[in-house]
Amino acid sequence: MGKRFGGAAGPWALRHCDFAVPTGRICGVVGPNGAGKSTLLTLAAMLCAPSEGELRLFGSPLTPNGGGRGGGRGDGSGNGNDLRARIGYAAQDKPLYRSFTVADTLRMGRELNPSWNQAIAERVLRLAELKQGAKVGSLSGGQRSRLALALAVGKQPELLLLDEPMADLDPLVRHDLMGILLSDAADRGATVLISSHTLAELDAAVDHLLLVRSGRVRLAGGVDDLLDAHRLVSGPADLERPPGEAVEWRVTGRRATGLLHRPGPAPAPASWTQERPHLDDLLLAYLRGPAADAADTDTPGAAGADTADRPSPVTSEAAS
Ligand SMILES: Nc1ncnc2c1ncn2[C@@H]1O[C@H](COP(=O)(O)OP(=O)(O)OP(=O)(O)O)[C@@H](O)[C@H]1O
Repeated sequence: MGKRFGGAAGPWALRHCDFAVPTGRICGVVGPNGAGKSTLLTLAAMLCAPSEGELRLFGSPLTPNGGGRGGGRGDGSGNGNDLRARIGYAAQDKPLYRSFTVADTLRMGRELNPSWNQAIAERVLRLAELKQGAKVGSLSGGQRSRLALALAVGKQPELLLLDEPMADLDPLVRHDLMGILLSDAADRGATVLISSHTLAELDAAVDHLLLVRSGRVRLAGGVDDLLDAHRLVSGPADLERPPGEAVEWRVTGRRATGLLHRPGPAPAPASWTQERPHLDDLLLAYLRGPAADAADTDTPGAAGADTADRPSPVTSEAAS
């Protein structure tokens, strides 16, 4: 799948994206500013259509006008509105009606969504101690975020798309809110895609990962599979590098350290150490390592001259 803005001559925001997120996963969407995370979530929310390739939601390919093919539900079918009814989306800029009160906004959620759960929406809001009569335009940024989240979660969607939902919340509220979101998703078997720049926040929450960089999906898969497929390696800089694909390799003085994808058996001599990385080790190495080919090039591998050390995209198939 790919997405370009500005017509056929416009730049690609996302390209050669090939991934699947299994039902019921909590999927972290990570990447630097401008990488394409919001574009990916907007596509999944059916607010725009791919410029090339195909996006499937609940197994249903979306038609160019943004709807699904066929009829029915849960079996690769459904029209666009049926599919939208199953998706909750909290956009990064939290669009809400400024002249509505908090109560008006919740009423809108209730009246537009047959599956509305008032109790969970109020649980999200109670964290903010929001007055029901307060106008949206008078709320702080963090309070608006919680109201937008209450709308998205109150809908009780099968697929919840959250674009940096916690960015302007204080740490205590982030923690409590994440607990509510995750336990609700687990209870209902819902799938969640959540983008964040706060790696520590994701570490405790996600069991699936999409790492986007320069408009390409660089890592996709289950967290455990991805961690199992990598090793943090450290040893004397003058020894030959152990086998494996170097995601990142750094020499500081006499020591070399790095992250290897698909490492060989424990490296000899014993002066090398290797260990399973933590999630933040993995993410930081992919964010710092050699850049992926930019989305705005025609073929994977076409950008830049030095491709020898560039890691290929790592997917769950590659990692398992
Ligand atoms: N509506 C649009 N029109 C033109 N270009 C766009 C549009 N939306 C996004 N882009 C471009 O697509 C690329 C990806 O943007 P996107 O917002 O998806 O990144 P992001 O990873 O969400 O960034 P951030 O972490 O800063 O929110 C950027 O180069 C951006 O300028």
